[in-house]
Amino acid sequence: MTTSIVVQDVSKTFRYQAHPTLKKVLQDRLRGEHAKGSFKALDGVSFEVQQGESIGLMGLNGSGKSTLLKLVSGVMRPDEGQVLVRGRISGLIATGAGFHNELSGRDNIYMNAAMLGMTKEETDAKFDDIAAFADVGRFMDTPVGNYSSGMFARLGFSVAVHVDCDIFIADEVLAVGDRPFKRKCLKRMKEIRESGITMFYVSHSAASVKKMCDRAIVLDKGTVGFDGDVEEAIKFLHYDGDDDEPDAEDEDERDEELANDI
Ligand SMILES: Nc1ncnc2c1ncn2[C@@H]1O[C@H](COP(=O)(O)OP(=O)(O)OP(=O)(O)O)[C@@H](O)[C@H]1O
Repeated sequence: MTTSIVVQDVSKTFRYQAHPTLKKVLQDRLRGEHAKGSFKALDGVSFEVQQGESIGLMGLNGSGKSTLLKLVSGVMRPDEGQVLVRGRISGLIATGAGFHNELSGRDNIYMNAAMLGMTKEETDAKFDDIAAFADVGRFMDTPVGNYSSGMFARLGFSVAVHVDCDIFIADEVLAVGDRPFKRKCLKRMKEIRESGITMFYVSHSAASVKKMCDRAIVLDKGTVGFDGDVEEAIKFLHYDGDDDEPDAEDEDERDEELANDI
């Protein structure tokens, strides 16, 4: 079996400036002080992924999932440790990342595709499929600055799923987009998974991770809290009392319905 991703003792620290109240800001300014601190978003994270595995990346808000995906995709570098990746990466890290508001949907497709390593000829050949999947209709030649957040997501996801890649990363796919689009995304991701591409799927939805993934990594305050069987990972997460949230349960039921549709 070929190893696809190696994450070795990786840590990432961010600096932040904390000014809790306007009064405190003014006091600090008068004293010539700036409240600065640092925050370890990832702390000694290690795991390996084999080619073709489909990993659900789970964890509470702020546990470090997006940061980890940024390191894996090369958008960011770790402060400590190393990330080794084999092959071409595609995916959607953040909705609308790398989009230029003043350019049309069409121009952004070409630019986004180029950023993901596609040549102009490849994009020409796939343009109609990309446009059909995004389904933004007559807005294709409108500047994307005038798009709704859902339309933004459709365009970005559509380019990402049409890139020939070895690793596919999907963050927040189900967070935006209407129900038919979510269904289409899940269906396409299932095809990607079945074609032997390594997949990293970030989701708060237990149902869709169960459907999509054969292994789950749960991040817990920047460390690997659990790595293994999806059902066990979901149980691990419920220790934190997620199932007390009626809204989360409703959402999970809706996602379960969606996941069962595909
Ligand atoms: N560029 C940055 N500068 C400062 N802090 C950051 C930066 N990026 C992330 N963080 C902090 O790192 C922590 C982890 O953030 P991250 O976005 O990785 O979490 P997450 O698990 O993806 O959360 P969510 O489920 O809410 O999307 C958070 O506390 C966040 O505020």
